[in-house]
Amino acid sequence: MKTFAEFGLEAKVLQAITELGFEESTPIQDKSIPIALTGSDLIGQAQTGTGKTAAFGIPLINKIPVTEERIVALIMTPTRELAIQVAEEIGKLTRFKGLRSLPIYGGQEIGRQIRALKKKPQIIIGTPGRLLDHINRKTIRLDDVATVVLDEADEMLDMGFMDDITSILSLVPEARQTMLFSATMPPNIQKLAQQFLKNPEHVSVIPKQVTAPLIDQAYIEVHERQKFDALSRLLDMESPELAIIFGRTKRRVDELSEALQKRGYTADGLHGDLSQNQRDNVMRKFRDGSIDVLVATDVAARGLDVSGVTHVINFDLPQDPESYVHRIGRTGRAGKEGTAWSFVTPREIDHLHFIEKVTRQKISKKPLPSIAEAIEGKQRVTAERLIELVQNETINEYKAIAIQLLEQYDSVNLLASAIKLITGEKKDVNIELTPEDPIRAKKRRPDVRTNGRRFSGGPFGSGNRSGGGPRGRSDGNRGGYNRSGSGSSGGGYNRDRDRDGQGRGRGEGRSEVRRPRPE
Ligand SMILES: Nc1ncnc2c1ncn2[C@@H]1O[C@H](COP(=O)(O)OP(=O)(O)OP(=O)(O)O)[C@@H](O)[C@H]1O
Ligand SMILES: [Mg+2]
Repeated sequence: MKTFAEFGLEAKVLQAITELGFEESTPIQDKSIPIALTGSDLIGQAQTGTGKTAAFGIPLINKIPVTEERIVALIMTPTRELAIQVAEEIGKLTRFKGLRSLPIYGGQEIGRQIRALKKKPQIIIGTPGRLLDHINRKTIRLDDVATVVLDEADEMLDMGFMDDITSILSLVPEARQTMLFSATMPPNIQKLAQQFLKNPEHVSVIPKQVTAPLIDQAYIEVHERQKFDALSRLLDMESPELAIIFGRTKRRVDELSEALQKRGYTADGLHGDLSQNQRDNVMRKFRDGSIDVLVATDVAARGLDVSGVTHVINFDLPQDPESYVHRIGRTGRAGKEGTAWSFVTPREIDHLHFIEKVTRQKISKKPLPSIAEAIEGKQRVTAERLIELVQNETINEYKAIAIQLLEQYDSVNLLASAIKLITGEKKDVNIELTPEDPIRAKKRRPDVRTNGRRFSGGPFGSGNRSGGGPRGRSDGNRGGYNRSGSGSSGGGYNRDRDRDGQGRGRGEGRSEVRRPRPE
């Protein structure tokens, strides 16, 4: 790995990188930054949590003159939370250089954004719908944009943002640098690349598996009706620092977060039907640790970087392998380890195998945690908390009563009772969740691989600079499995993403966006 000083960056950009605590560049940064600095178009693929944001952010910031007063860089993200997060990271990277960057996303009062735009930001980070809204109001002009980044490019395409992106990019001068980034690059990304990029360089640092290497992956076979008890046992047994639990639908997320709260966990839910205020609050609470379980739809699957997330649990399996890769990638980031669990109902086993096949990753089967394991887990946490207190806190004011109690009672009994008290009995509330239909792995067509060899290598096809691994026939097939849901009771499969467009026949996030069928 290189040090950042070797890229020949401006001193103020280097200073910001140092301030962020980055000592060496990650592999994707290593390969992308020099290419991006030349101004060439770029397609960058690297595992989740490996620093793609800085890989495009650093060169983008480096090339903008501080005296610039026009919007010269545009970064698009599929969700609002991601726009906010990327804007924060860009903000940190421009701290010393003093550029102005601004997130533009739906759900936030437009007047406030218009006022912020008057401060002449050079860098806009936005979701497509709200960007178009500003373009139509003429509060954003793209005539001077010289750099465009599509973060989570494949997701933007899958969400049906192609039309929006086409409209937006038609307003950006041709002589621009365009970069696409994602951990997954399904073959259909070519469509996007052909249309919007000029002789792009492909940078891929996906080794054998597309899933991030430090994530321990396991699944538990469980019936739909057992899922909630399995979840509480798992949470007790594992005692995550922070956990994200993915549910299939908005209803599921609502029911699940409420159920967890009733059982005494500090949990809250995130999905596209909440107001942006509510969404911001939930994210803030999760980031500052005032809740330790975030229950979410796929709206939280892409890009979110919250330090301390030790566990991801797929309460419901995701519909497609990409989603699996991104969901579990919310843990095991920036060199840290993480654990991903998936609940699989008996009828979904085939679908799990499909995910394994496409991700080229074996997911090991583990038994349902027993009640004893759950209790043991909770007691372990209590003991750890006690030890921490003994070692680090002032407890003098409790000592008198401790001495008094010890004179009267046996020390082991006394401590055991204290542990029981702190551990707390699980609130035995009866929980009934509305069942979801299983995800069906439909028969796959033999091979629908596109002929774009540059992207071959399966749905996660690497550009193959350093990619590799076996290329099974079915690996090339994204088209044959069920992606538009099985019409389950209550909404079916719900691609919960942000489609913020206004006045274009779209509800503000209410719509149950269904993934277009690839056929
Ligand atoms: N060179 C570096 N050294 C140390 N930490 C880094 C470095 N580059 C990035 N990071 C940190 O790693 C974390 C993950 O980075 P980032 O969110 O950019 O990953 P990503 O590749 O975009 O992941 P995803 O595919 O999930 O979007 C962030 O917290 C970021 O600050
Ligand atoms: Mg990212």
